[in-house]
Amino acid sequence: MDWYTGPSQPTFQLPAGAVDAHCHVFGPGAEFPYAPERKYTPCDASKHQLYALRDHLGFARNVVVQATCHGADNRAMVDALVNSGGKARGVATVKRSVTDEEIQAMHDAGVRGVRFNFVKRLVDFTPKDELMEIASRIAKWGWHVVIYFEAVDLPELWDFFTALPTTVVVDHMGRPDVSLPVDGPQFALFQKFMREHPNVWSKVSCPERLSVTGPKALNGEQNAYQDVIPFAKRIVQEFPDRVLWGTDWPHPNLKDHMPDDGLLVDFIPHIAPTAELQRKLLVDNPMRLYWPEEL
Ligand SMILES: O=C(O)c1cc(C(=O)O)oc(=O)c1
Repeated sequence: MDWYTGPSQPTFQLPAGAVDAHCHVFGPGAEFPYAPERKYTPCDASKHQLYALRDHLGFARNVVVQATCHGADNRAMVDALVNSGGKARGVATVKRSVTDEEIQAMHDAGVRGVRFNFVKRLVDFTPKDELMEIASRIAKWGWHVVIYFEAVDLPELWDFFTALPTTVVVDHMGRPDVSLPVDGPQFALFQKFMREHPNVWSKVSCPERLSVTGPKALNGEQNAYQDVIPFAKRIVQEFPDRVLWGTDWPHPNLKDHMPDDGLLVDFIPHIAPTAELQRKLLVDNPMRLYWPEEL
């Protein structure tokens, strides 16, 4: 599906300096070809379109996360960073063969992390010793590791995740099944993961992906994705200094509906109800992780 054109103006006013800490660029394919090993072919979504959305929604900065459709070819993401006027940082995907010179060049462009993806429909398996070697190497640049996985796979991945030597940022709350109770064992394990490991952060993003019963962020709906709220709110309230939020634009792989990104922004106060929580989620935390030299 193509992303939603003409997003509404959010009702919720973002705090000054807010960071969209999870978004992507796709190609354009003619300039930055998609990876041969990709599992999906997206519509093009350029840096210009991303930065226009940033301005429309009222964000000040972006964190551009390498999308799996570009594999370990980070050129489109790096191109977005270097053309952002310092307003974007990035997360790359690398292979074991990456050289120190390549890491340094990405660092100079604004990359501050690598992404390890365990969602089977998105990527082929990479051996854990290879990922651990990459994590140890990038730690020298002060980078962190972003992990994307499904909640059912957390038990099996636990030992690997808890051995990572860097800050670890979980994409989309580790994809809980929100039709299960928020107090049930599946989400309890995720909370235990964060509670016992102070280096673990979470993005409380992607209600449009996690929601089962909606309602959808479309047609002016101000109370979208009710079923996701208890999960995200719990993480924001228990770990206010280790949460991030992002639009996930242009929303790879959505099959049901494309959300109105303005209404997605209006979801934020439902999970971060106070001005202090909002400032931490949207400004303080992402600045500490991605622009610490400005603090
Ligand atoms: O759930 C997904 O399909 C998805 C895919 C990607 C990607 O392809 O990189 O990134 C995301 O954040 C989410």
